[in-house]
Amino acid sequence: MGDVLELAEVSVRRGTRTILDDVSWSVNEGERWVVLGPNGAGKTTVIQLVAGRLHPTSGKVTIIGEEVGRTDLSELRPLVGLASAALDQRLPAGERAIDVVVTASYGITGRWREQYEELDLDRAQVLLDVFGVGDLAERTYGTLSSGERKRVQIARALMPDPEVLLLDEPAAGLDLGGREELMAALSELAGDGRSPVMVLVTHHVEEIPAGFTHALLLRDGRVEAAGPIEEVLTPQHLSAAFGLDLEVERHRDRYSARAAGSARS
Ligand SMILES: Nc1ncnc2c1ncn2[C@@H]1O[C@H](COP(=O)(O)OP(=O)(O)OP(=O)(O)O)[C@@H](O)[C@H]1O
Repeated sequence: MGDVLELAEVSVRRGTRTILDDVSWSVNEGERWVVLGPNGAGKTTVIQLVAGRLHPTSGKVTIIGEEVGRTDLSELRPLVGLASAALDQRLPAGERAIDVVVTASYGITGRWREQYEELDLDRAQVLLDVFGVGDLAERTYGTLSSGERKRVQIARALMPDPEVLLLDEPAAGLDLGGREELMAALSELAGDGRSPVMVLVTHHVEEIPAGFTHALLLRDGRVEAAGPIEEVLTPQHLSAAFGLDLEVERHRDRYSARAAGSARS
């Protein structure tokens, strides 16, 4: 199975700051990755690179076999679905949820005068249904709760049938019920062999859906650990990445972490 995404010795610098420092990482077909690390570790920067939204200062980024800088990114971008806070801000508040999803087929964020095929509208509705927001299809995006918006965004990211699905902090700001419903939907997606390669960014091990197979742990723009999830999400690696002594528990396919000794009285 070939690499779907690859960073080879990638660095990103802004002024005198090195945001990513010599990062090498590869993602293969069928894998579901979580990118984990503290604030400012470089997670969003990694996602922007593999979404084709950012060029590295040095090193090589390859997306579905095409090297960034040597290929037309506008052709590559529809193959990579992205849901992020930055996208949320670009989506028009007055647009219906169904239009937020269907416009992704055209790579745009606002519906204008295009005519959509019935097939596209049906697919958008099915995707909204899959994420439990089908009954909100006619509601305007601006009137949705943050949890509902997240789900509409994921439906949108899946609309063009991408080869890669990138989710930057999909559970941020959700209440416990909203988070768990989203985890269930993402677990189902992760377990479906027809789903695209998935990469999900989070700060919290509790926000990793069951079925995720690999983890990339970042600290200060460098790779702390990368590989099969059970080898990466150890107390040693997580303590080193987050800079405090952590205990980690795994229950079935879900994780939790807390400061070592904090549960004792
Ligand atoms: N254009 C820029 N100029 C200077 N510094 C930047 C720029 N963009 C990002 N950074 C810095 O790079 C670091 C990594 O940012 P990034 O957003 O990738 O981290 P992150 O791990 O996603 O953080 P968070 O968890 O807080 O969202 C941060 O310290 C950020 O302030």
